[in-house]
Amino acid sequence: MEKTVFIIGLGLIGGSLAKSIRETGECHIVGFDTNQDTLEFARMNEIIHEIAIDIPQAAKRADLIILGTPITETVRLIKELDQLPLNHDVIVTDVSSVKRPVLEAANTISNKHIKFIGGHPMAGSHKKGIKAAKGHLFENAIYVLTPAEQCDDKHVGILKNTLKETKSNFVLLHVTEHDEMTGVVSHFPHLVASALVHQAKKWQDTHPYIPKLAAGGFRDITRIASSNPDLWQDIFHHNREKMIQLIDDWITEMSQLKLFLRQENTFGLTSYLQQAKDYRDGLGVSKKGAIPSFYDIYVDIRDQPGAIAAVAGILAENEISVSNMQILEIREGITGVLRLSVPTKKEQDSSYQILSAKGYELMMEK
Ligand SMILES: NC(=O)c1ccc[n+]([C@@H]2O[C@H](COP(=O)([O-])OP(=O)(O)OC[C@H]3O[C@@H](n4cnc5c(N)ncnc54)[C@H](O)[C@@H]3O)[C@@H](O)[C@H]2O)c1
Ligand SMILES: O=C(O)C(=O)C[C@]1(C(=O)O)C=C[C@@H](O)C=C1
Repeated sequence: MEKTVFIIGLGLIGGSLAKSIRETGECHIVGFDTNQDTLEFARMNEIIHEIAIDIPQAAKRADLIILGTPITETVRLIKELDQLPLNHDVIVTDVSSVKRPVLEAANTISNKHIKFIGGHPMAGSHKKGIKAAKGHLFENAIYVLTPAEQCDDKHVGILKNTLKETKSNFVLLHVTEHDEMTGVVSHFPHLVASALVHQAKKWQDTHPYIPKLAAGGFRDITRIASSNPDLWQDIFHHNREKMIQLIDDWITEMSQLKLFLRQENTFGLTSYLQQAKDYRDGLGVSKKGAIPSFYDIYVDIRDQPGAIAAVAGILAENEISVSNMQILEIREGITGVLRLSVPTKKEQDSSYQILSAKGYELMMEK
């Protein structure tokens, strides 16, 4: 029987979930967002079947409610849903990047019809809003689930089944464990990226040429500084104790590096860099977790008119859609590297084969 899924907050994540759930063909999707343009876009583009009249009316009909909202709003909405006179069981889940405040609210739910399972798909983008939503965004990504006290395995099974088209790898985690780990590999790196951008901006006062020298490395490490400031302020706020602890750790790390340089300890510094390289190289980049968000392929090209268009043309002829394209360290007359990001492993493999057959020199992380 067709299930009714009610999604509140149809931005990048809520919209992407709506797209992938719709692909199952087993659900009727009702949407609600405080932004009217988002709702119209979702309906016009067949991302949802129906716009909710209001939250209470749609919640009463739903089998599953997904909160795709910022964390502070998610906590407020859990309390609002708790007050509704529901007459059948409904699974409620969220997508928040920090789980403690959400599960604290969920564990106080008194409405016996609500079964809350915290959710966090570990993939995303620096973009926001429904126009950036993609049905395949969570393919092969880790999708963390943190069930509240009122849930059992049966509810978790139903949720996983409804989200099966995401093609994610579901893992159950304890809330504290989740917030500590995402603090380290997701939230803190966003703080560092913003700090690096601030540092460059300050140096630009005395060195106006700085933006022109900001090549592949700086752009790679600071991409996430282009994320939505309101959303990330909310994430940092809800995981602030961990952030403060990680800033202290970072100061210690930087002091160690400063010491290596001051003491001209080349052995110490090389060994530090080697250990970082070994760990980074071993992160299993073919698995889509936080790293990378897409499947990358690096193509050597000459800096000459039409070089990029030629590569893009070959892939387009073979119906391979390129999600992103970036030129790394290209300079006049010198071989440059074009980084192409494709959405799936299959497209990464095909791109590699097709371009090698055309004589391109390529590199791809397996
Ligand atoms: N951006 C990422 O990479 C990422 C990845 C995983 C999880 N998350 C989490 O997903 C959630 C949403 O992030 P996003 O990137 O989709 O943001 P977004 O800005 O793209 O989307 C949020 C949507 O919620 C709507 N909204 C806000 N308050 C609302 C309310 N009270 N009622 C109804 N709609 C409301 C907004 O209008 C917007 O459409 C956050 O909790 C975030 O922590 C983000
Ligand atoms: O790829 C990005 O731009 C992201 O920031 C995605 C990212 C991350 O990897 O840190 C950001 C927040 C999430 O909660 C999950 C994923």
